[in-house]
Amino acid sequence: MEQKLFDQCQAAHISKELKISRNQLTRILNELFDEKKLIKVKTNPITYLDREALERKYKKKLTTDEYKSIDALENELTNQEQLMNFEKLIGHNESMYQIVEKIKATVSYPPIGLPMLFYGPTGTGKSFMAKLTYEYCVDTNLIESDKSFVQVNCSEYANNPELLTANLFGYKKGAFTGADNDNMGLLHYADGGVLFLDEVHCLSAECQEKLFLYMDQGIYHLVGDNSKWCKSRCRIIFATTELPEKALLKTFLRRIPVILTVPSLAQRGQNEKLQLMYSLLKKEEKRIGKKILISSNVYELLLNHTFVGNIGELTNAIQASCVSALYNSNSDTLEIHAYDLPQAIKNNFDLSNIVMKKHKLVSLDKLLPVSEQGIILEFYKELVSLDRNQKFALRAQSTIEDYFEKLIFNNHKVDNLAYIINYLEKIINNMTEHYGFKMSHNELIAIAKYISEFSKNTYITNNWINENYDEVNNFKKYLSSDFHHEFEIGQEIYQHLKNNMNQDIDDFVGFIICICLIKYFAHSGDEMTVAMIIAHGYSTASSIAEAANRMLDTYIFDAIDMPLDVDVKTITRKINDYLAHVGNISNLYLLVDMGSLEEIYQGLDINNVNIALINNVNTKCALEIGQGIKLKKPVKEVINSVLRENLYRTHVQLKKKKEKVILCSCASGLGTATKIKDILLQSLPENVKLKIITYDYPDLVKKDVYNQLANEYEIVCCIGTLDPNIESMKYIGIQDLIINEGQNAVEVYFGKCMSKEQIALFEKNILHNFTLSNVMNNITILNPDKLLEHVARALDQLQSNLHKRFKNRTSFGLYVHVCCLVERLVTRQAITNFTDEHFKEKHQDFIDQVLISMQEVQRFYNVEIPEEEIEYIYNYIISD
Ligand SMILES: Nc1ncnc2c1ncn2[C@@H]1O[C@H](COP(=O)(O)OP(=O)(O)OP(=O)(O)O)[C@@H](O)[C@H]1O
Repeated sequence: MEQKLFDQCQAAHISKELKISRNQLTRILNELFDEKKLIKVKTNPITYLDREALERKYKKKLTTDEYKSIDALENELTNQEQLMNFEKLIGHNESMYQIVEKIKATVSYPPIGLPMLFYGPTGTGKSFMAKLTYEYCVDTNLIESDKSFVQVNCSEYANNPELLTANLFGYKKGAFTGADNDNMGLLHYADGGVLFLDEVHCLSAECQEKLFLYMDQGIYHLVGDNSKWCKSRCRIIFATTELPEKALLKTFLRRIPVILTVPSLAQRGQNEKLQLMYSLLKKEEKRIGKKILISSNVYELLLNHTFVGNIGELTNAIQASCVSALYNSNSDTLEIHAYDLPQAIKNNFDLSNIVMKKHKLVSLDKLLPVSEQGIILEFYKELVSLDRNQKFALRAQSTIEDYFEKLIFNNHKVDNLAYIINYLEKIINNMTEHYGFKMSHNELIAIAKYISEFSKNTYITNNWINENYDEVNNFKKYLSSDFHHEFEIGQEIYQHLKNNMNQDIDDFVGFIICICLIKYFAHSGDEMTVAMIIAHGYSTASSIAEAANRMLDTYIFDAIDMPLDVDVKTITRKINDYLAHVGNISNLYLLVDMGSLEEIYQGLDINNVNIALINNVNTKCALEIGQGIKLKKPVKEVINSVLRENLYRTHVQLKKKKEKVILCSCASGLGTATKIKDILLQSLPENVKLKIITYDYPDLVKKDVYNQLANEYEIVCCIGTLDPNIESMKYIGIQDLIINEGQNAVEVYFGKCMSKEQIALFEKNILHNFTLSNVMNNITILNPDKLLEHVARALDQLQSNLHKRFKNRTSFGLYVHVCCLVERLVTRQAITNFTDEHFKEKHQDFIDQVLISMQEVQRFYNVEIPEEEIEYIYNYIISD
């Protein structure tokens, strides 16, 4: 749609054309609108369009009478999905994901968000993100839709800082030469909305100081009138290309709790660059109104050029190329050739080489990544609609092969392919060992390629999966019942990938791996045998199943691990759930560790199945049964052989190997414990087989819970922010790691499970990773420097109120604890139980002193510290 046409549909133009007054025209337009003959587009001024003409032209019924913008209307007419606020930011679900999450948290901070600063090189999208932040606030009702987004580029005032101050705060008539009228200033206009100060490093020190008061209290004076306070409250966003610590006053920077570093274009990876190229070219196509064809050489040159000016420069390069191509174009299409590119890009390449190279012209739809979406959806549709009969496996495999072939022949560079192959290879090799199958290297590469291509399309495929939920779910049920071993392995690989690869993948990854595996497993028609090991304990059943499967060199046993105190009914229910999910079976072997066999048998929800129940399972017995199943012996024969074998045994004892674990537990909540776990994981040397598990502090202090854990695992030590004081448990406080006092404990506790070299490396990593600022950076979304500063002041005051000096280690522990506490309060996750019910009566004076010391923290972060939390602080201090 052309802008010019729209201008003709606005009141000024129509009244001129029809030669009637504006008032009269407005009345007529409103009447036509009320009669639903016209629709309104809320452009400035408003555009009126003929509903029927539009509906006829686009063969589509309009869903509403008013549209926010021409784009919104056009999106509806052309069936395009309308993107909301941050969805417009390319990379919002990839490289920019964390940033977007932090922005959302920061602007939602009550009552009016926190000031934040975007720091990053030129052209990386800082201004764009500021605008999207405003849109997000409007869309989520954080601000009203009639409030403004006010943008100021401070560099424009670099030579006249006084003028910036005057424009920002407003001025009284006569305040300086040229102030001919009163001016309310931009802070006034931004009231209730968003103020965006770009290139804030150009703000004079004086102006920064003036802003302090406004940021703290929302009040300011107009220039030239110090007698009256003006009020305004807005969300403030700053942006700068300069290192904030160098470019801004320290006192100013301290008032900005959230600083977000925006990555350069080069740091975002090829996928996102492609998405940007595609979206920018699409925009030009729409603007020019001609279909764009792009030479493969241009595509390659753009993809390989390093844009120092980032997305801004890429945008300019694409626009300049389109202008140059338009100059040479005399048809309905616009062909962009290498010679249309800006000189700076051409200079970097040997153009003669490129001109000589064979090139083809491709339409934008052939460009990655969007063009892939169609193929991948077709592929998914084909898979789920295959007939589910005996030929299914063959057909599904050939569908997958076809698709893989397309991918292999597609020569687009994929930057993370090597990484994915490497990773996949590791997982698959591991599985091979466990389940006894070998996957060809080619197939592995194809799966890796599929996963890496896939990451560009998750948005579309996930949507499609949601829309076709029932169909996809039926497909999943079918795979899990008819190919349940392959399905389980596929799920295991999928979960590994999902948890460990920094990219979003969907359920089809698991399904496709399952189908690829079908050929590695024998299928004997309808004669399906299921063998399950069911045992009490966290991993008893799975360890026996794993050992037996490995020794038998194939997948025979499934496992159900049961908590120790579970009753027979629950076991039976679990087995029934599992069987319902597996589907048609002929033989069922249940190997259990204890419990009444009859009771389990009677509770089973199956018909016409040979069932064998074997009590007192152990690895040897599982092996014997597995051997029989592998040789397809009849059920009776298998059982007899076990019984026979067992006559010779007088004592069978299962050796249970406990897994070594580090326990992570924080008084400040499970979330913190998980974050500390992450830092620990980064610190552990590669080959150390130590699991890290997190546990809620209040649970852990319960004796039974600890005993149960100790029964299951060999607990090397517990690392946390508050000692649970369990006699037989070794404990290292995180504060000791930070102040480097825990090293001795590391040597003593970890000596048994690490070599000397590994301990040395672990200690080195700890020294590096457990700095106060790294720990804080990892565990809080708030600006850690600012938070620490507030907390340090509060703790100083607390010490002087209590007439006490905390030891260094207590101070550090408290820093971490109180910072976590503030974050928990901000995110509404405060502790709600006292450990000592009488704490309040006994320690009212302490409670008062803490509240007095924390006054500033409470005010600044707008939180209230509950007394239950004060008890935790008390516990810290008494152990000082
Ligand atoms: N992630 C993105 N997705 C889509 N378009 C983007 C993205 N990031 C930036 N852009 C576009 O790139 C151009 C440059 O972005 P913008 O002006 O916001 O960068 P900037 O960091 O503010 O630059 P400067 O520091 O030079 O002011 C804009 O046209 C913007 O719309």
